[in-house]
Amino acid sequence: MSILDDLTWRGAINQQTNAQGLEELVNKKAIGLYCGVDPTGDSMHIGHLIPFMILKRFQLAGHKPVVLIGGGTGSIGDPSGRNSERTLQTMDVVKENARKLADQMNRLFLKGDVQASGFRIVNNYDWLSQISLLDFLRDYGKHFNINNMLAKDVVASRLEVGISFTEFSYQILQSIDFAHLYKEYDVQLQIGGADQWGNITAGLDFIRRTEGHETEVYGLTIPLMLKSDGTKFGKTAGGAVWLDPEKTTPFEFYQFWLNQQDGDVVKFLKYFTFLSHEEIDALAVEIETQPHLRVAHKRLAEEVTRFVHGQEALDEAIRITEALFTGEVGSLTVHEIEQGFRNMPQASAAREEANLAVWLVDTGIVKSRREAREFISNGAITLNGTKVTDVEAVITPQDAIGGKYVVVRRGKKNYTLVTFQD
Ligand SMILES: N[C@@H](Cc1ccc(O)cc1)C(=O)O
Repeated sequence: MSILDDLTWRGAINQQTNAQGLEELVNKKAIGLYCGVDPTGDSMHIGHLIPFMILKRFQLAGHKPVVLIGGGTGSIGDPSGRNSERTLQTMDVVKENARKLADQMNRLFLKGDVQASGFRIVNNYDWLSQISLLDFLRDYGKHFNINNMLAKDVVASRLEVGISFTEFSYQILQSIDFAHLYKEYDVQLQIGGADQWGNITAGLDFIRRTEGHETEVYGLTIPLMLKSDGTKFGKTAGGAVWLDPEKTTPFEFYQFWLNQQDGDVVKFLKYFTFLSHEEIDALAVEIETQPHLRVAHKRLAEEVTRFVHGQEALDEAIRITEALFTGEVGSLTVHEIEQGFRNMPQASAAREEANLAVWLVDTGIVKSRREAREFISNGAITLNGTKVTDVEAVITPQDAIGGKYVVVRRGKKNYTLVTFQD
């Protein structure tokens, strides 16, 4: 099956220029293709992952992906998909973000057996910053027709509210990139999210005008990701789901996928995993026949977490998930505790030995000593997974995990993470 048939099966194609031509091209040779991301933030989130997973699929199929970090375009700001003007970021912020995104991209693309397969990472600041104003107007501006530029959905929809010349010019910059990569690295295909159609087709027109009308270049966009319940994909109560483990821990990342609705899981398996059609079809049957086992959800969470964060982080996420389920948190490491409990109620305690009943009051977990003794004698208090029933029990910092953390559970589900202060 060709890579394009695979993408069709995954529901990953929105719009395409000359589908047949591209099909023939990819079957004939290994092509260069690219996708760009602007460093508007200091991390990618899972929405960004969608086009880059597709770039990765091309890489796995033997093609040569170029990842473009938009250090130049990011300093201007793409009006696509936005209904108001952006505030410019300082060049320092753009540069720092670009560095962080490049690190993340390297981790995603330089994996395992595909290391040597021609993956390249470029920053358009390198060439866009070299173009002088006069060159820009003479060598590039001359090829762009204002009527065509105004007709792009993105621009047309902004004319009422207004759009600056800066953002209006964005499509020229992205077109220069495509032409540059075509000439330098033989890049013949650009892919992007659905909102990139206007920028991508602007680039195709520009290349054909400057390199000849027969030039074989293509564009492909990916549908906007929608959830079956109509809510926005990729958002949680806590905000976006980031790829940076400092912003969204691998445990939270794993949980995000694990908690998807049954109706979305197959679609996400198709988009976000490299499992075969047979494996995904088999998982779809699992959802139909024994949904309570959540086999497909677990597999989805495992595959995506391993891809983004690696096997070790995945193992930790699974251990934390199991510990929270069984209540046996005593064997978790400090790092696992920090990930698993960072969004749970927190308390701190002085680094000294104390009577447990008093300590429970001081940490705010119970209201009074009488209540503390009642909970303890009823067996409703566990410390790091171990039930305590002695009302005279004493707690010391040595009881803490890593000398630091005590996970207190009151009743079935009320967790508090108590930290011994240094
Ligand atoms: N405009 C794209 C990013 C991009 C930048 C430069 C390019 O050449 C290609 C893509 C976006 O906002 O998603």
